Amino acid sequence: MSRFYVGSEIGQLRKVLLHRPELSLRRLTPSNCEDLLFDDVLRVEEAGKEHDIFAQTLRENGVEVFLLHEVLAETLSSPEAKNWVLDRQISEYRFGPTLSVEVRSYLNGMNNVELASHLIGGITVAELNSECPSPVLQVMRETDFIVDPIPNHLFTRDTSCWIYGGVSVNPMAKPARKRETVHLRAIYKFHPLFKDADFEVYFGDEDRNFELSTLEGGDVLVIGKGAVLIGMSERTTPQGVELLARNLFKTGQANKVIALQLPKARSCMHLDTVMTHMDYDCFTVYPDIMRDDIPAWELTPGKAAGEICYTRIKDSFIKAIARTLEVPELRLIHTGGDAFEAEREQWNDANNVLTVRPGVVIGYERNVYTIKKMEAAGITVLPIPGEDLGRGRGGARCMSCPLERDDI
Ligand SMILES: NC(=O)NCCC[C@H](N)C(=O)O
Repeated sequence: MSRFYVGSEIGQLRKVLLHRPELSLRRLTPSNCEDLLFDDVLRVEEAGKEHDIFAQTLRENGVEVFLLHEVLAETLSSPEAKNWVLDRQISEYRFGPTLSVEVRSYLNGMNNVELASHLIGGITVAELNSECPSPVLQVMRETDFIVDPIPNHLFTRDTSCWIYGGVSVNPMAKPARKRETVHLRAIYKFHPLFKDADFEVYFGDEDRNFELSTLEGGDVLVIGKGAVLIGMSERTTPQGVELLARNLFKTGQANKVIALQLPKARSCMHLDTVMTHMDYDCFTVYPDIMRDDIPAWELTPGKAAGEICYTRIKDSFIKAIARTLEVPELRLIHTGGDAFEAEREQWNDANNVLTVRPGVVIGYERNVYTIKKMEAAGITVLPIPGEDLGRGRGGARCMSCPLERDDI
């Protein structure tokens, strides 16, 4: 049986889930890209080639790569899984009773590969090509989306995140990303790889409105030694952190959460856009945001079942991480160049590198100033192109969901 376990941020990476750019990205236009959380439209062929280089770099470094579109299509080959997904994605409350029947029957007519493509890539009025009398349809144009594309599936890091022996299937903060979670819930419930595997599901696997309890995997760093570092950012709320922590402690999978207060801004939408772990004692940070004095708390299990103890960190979160990792102090590699270069490179995900084993990271080659500093500190950087991939504001860490990684 397959093993799913993520013991750290930097131990040897063994299995990872990626998503190759596809139909949903072809449907990004200047008029819809902002709502879909992209800053620009991109050349999808080029982005695909860049992504292939990313996947190949991982394979060359001993990592087994799973692709979301394939895994979702395989999941949908179970009639039970297909119904489960369609019940949630094609509800009467989204489409109205008449159109929901029509859309569901259209999707039911597809094979599993096409179905996965359209669940992710969306459906236009022209594609549905229906005479259905639904009032919803009457007021739409041929190019309007009946089912919206969900291009941010590219960032597999955020929708679900593995933490030691379990996974959180995350209630996403932004409407444009909420439907992604249904796909991940289905995959972990029904796909043969996961169905009989032994792991915990900590949070998010419920049909409910999570209201203010949102959490995204880009904010979660499994720093090792039973600890988890979580950013309370534009996307992750204290409520989400508490609910996750309660189950991490209840299941005995983690014994400490360090929670950091981050600004609520797109440039640092997740913790991993301003800080990632590269070696035992070494992190890359964007110093403008990751200042020593940002408010931070330690959450630990209380004595009573379900109780959480909160301690405000008095010195600094940097020192708290060093204590947790049992190293004398952290080496911090700042985003490179002068203030202008650093801000430009942070925006282009210079800090968002993916560590494949201690001291070896994958990052966008364009971030030359930061790479130079990392290399001077003894980090090996495996460069990948990101001229098009980077336009959704995510780097190698954002575009990968580790399924298996060694402890440190
Ligand atoms: N962990 C990350 O920072 N993920 C990048 C997500 C980018 C995506 N366009 C978003 O806005 O959600």
